[in-house]
Amino acid sequence: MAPNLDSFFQTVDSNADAFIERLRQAVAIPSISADEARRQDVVKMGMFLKAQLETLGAKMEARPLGKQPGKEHLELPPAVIGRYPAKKQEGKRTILVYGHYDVQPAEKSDGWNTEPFELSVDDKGRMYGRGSTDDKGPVLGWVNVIESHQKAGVDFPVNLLMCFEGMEEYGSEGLDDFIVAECKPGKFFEDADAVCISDNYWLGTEKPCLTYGLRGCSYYSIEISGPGQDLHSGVFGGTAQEPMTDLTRVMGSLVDTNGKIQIPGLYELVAPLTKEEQSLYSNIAFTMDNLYESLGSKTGIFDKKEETLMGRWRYPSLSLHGIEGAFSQPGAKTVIPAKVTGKFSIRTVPDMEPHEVDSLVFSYVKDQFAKLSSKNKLNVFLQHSGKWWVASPNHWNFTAAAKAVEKVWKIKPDLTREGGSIPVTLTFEQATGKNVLLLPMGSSTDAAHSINEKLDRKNYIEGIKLLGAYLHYVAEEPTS
Ligand SMILES: C[C@H](N)C(=O)N[C@@H](Cc1c[nH]cn1)C(=O)O
Ligand SMILES: [Zn+2]
Ligand SMILES: [Zn+2]
Repeated sequence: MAPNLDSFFQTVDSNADAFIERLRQAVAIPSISADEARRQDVVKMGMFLKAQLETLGAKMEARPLGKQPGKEHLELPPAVIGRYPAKKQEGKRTILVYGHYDVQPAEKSDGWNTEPFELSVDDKGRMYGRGSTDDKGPVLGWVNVIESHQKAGVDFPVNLLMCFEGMEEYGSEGLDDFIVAECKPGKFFEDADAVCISDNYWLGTEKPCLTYGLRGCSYYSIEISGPGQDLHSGVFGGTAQEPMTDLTRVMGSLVDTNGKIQIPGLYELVAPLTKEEQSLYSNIAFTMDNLYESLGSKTGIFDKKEETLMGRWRYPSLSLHGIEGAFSQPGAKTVIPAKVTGKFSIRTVPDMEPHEVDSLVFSYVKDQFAKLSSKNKLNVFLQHSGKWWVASPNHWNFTAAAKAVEKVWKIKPDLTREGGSIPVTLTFEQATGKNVLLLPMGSSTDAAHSINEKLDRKNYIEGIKLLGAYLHYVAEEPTS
């Protein structure tokens, strides 16, 4: 029998302003995991989340994850874990939900139209702020689901286990071992029947998605150093070999304008495209205009949607992210940087094994540098890596989510893969042995990781209904 969701939905609508206020408070905490100086803010955000859930009666714990690898002076932010209702309801399914309370860096001077850590809502209901869609909106979605059930006087349909981390945007350091340990018999997550993660985006702006795959991410640094300190380019230009010159040449040799990775052997690690898989892409509701809208330009690599989707989901990509130590302020400083660190990452796909990717990357970078016959010094290393994940959507977890999408959005969802990475997804699947579903809240135009990140009010409020409805359908779905 279809669950009666009317009073839950009405309560979500009547509390919408309070839920936006909760998001405003969360966005105001600059919980940037990549920035050591913001570590206290990351912890503050974790404590904010814990307190909100405790107020609603959830049993919460902040579990320490130890020191940050390679930065032993820094404590990792805690895993904020919990259970709702506090006492297990026997005979009901248990769903483990995951999200992250850290965010990407953001500065107004990057080009934001508004202050990144002040939620700013425009007349079209677009709620701008760092973390609004990635991932504070979806994480607070679960909090709002609990509160709406209480206010509506509706029984909570499942046992909810929660795992929220503060290092996802920095490769989920420390979390894998924790998850594995907590999924063992007698531990916190032992009785999970399925897992749900809301931390990705629709492909367009109209049609919701259920997601069954992610690319992995291997993130590298190339450090090139020479002079003992930064130099005057008028005095020393033409007399010293310059690290920046070497670095840009090495970085420029990694990938071409059409995204083709230049590292020999890399594409040989990629699983071949089957006829069956190839036939899936044309049915996905996605147009080149969707891409251009999200890009804010028409500078796509491919002209066809199928190739574009494959380029995002099933082939690897290599992106150059930045150069530490280089002059990047406005103006015209005549400096020769003494040491520069170039950063790039490779999004990996089935069947690429991260350690094989690492060795191809290291030997290619060393070869390219050797070709320069430079007297400067090179160091190339991996910062962090997370593996790709592809699962089966033929499971009651996905069927329940599809029903919830139809109930809330009045349309059947597309089954999609995601170009981004959530490193612990595979860990959850392996450690629980259960099905993992990605249930996105935000849309393709949300600009996660970019300037002017936003979440539409409609996606937030209907997304809260979606997460709640999913739990009700999960409670009723027969085992598949
Ligand atoms: C998809 C998810 N919301 C996300 O943004 N994940 C990050 C995680 C990451 C950071 N470094 C490596 N992985 C991403 O895909 O960049
Ligand atoms: Zn995220
Ligand atoms: Zn992110």
